Amino acid sequence: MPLPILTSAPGKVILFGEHAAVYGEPAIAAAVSSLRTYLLVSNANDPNIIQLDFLDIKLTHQWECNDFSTIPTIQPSTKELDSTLLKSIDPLLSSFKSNPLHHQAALTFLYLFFSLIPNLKGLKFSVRSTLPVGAGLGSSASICVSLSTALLHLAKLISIPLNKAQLKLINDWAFIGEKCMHGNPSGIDNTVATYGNSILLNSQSHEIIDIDLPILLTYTKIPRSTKQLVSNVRHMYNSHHAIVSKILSSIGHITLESKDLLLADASDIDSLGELININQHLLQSINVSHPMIEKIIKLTNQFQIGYTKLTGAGGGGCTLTLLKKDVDRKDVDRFINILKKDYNFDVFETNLGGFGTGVLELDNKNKELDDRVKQCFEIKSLASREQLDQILLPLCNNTTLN
Ligand SMILES: Nc1ncnc2c1ncn2[C@@H]1O[C@H](COP(=O)(O)OP(=O)(O)OP(=O)(O)O)[C@@H](O)[C@H]1O
Ligand SMILES: C[C@@](O)(CCO)CC(=O)[O-]
Ligand SMILES: [Mg+2]
Repeated sequence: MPLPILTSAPGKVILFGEHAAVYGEPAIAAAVSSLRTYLLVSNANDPNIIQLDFLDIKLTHQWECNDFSTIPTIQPSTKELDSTLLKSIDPLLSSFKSNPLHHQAALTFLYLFFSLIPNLKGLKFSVRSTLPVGAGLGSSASICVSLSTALLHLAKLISIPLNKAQLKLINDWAFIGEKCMHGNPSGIDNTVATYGNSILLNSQSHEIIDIDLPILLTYTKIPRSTKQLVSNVRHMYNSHHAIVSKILSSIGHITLESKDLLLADASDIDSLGELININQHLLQSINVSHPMIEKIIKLTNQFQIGYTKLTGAGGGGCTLTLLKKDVDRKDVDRFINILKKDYNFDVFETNLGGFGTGVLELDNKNKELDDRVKQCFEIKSLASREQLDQILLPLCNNTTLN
């Protein structure tokens, strides 16, 4: 297998249906193709180690392959997590117990590694992302899809160009990765990271829908954990089942109504905006909003520029703002300026949709490109987001990365 290989997958926004999706309700998500995770798999310096350079979370670690002798040979399955494998991985995670980000990432990596290429050695897995980590933009799913694509390619279970069956295999294994990440995912994040575009997920089947909406993304930089937020809703669901299941079902109805609107007349921004407001209020009622999310909503209404809701698991992280059709650009700029200057939030203006996952074999034919790509994963001189966008993003389209 020629190395290095580069894989990549986009982040996402959930337009409607977060949290309800975990209970089988429909949800709509769109890829944010310009915000991506990149994974470079190359030869490690030592043929008997497996090395991680997950530079965005400052996780650099290597395992001696001799330490893998206690890992059982399992029948890999994408149906559910294998508890025997999970238990046998635990001793390899002892150095990450005090850091949940590291523990989640290393557990997910090892689970997918031992499921797909348990006997390969001497590999280095380097990750860089232009997605804010843990922000609600699907960073965990994008790394799961990038890993699943690379490991399936190394296992020779997929080949480029990727066909429908192979994308499904990638998505199925990425869903297993998301289960390692936060226990009880719906699958919407990994599905949109795999296929790109915008998707409606409805009880485990998905359809691609075309969405082109003027959206602002605001990142509050307030850290939160999807695993914890999903677990909190589960607790509320168990304690107040009748009420919470009605709330989640109402969110599902909003998703379906928004789909009809998007297909009928996506220019009816105000009707979509009303659904965004109702969805946000229902999310507040299951306690996944945050005072800073409410602040952004207040400012949205004060400047009358559009409609804002949290996106992803909430609890901080990100909001999305659907801009009104005839909005005055000066009002939008004033809104953005206050968010950046007074609250130190990041604001992204980006298109929705775009490309999902793919593989690029750096075949050493183009040494200049190969060297520029490898520089993006150097520990010493950490490449900036702009450099990643300049060098790696152009490689992530259907003609190059596929
Ligand atoms: N660039 C990255 N490098 C290494 N690990 C990452 C990276 N991005 C995400 N992760 C892993 O994913 C975890 C964050 O996942 P989490 O689901 O909480 O946030 P998110 O996916 O950004 O939000 P949401 O699921 O609401 O969209 C981190 O703890 C880390 O383990
Ligand atoms: C909160 C949630 O609905 C979306 C997280 O981006 C969890 C999930 O669907 O897996
Ligand atoms: Mg996640």
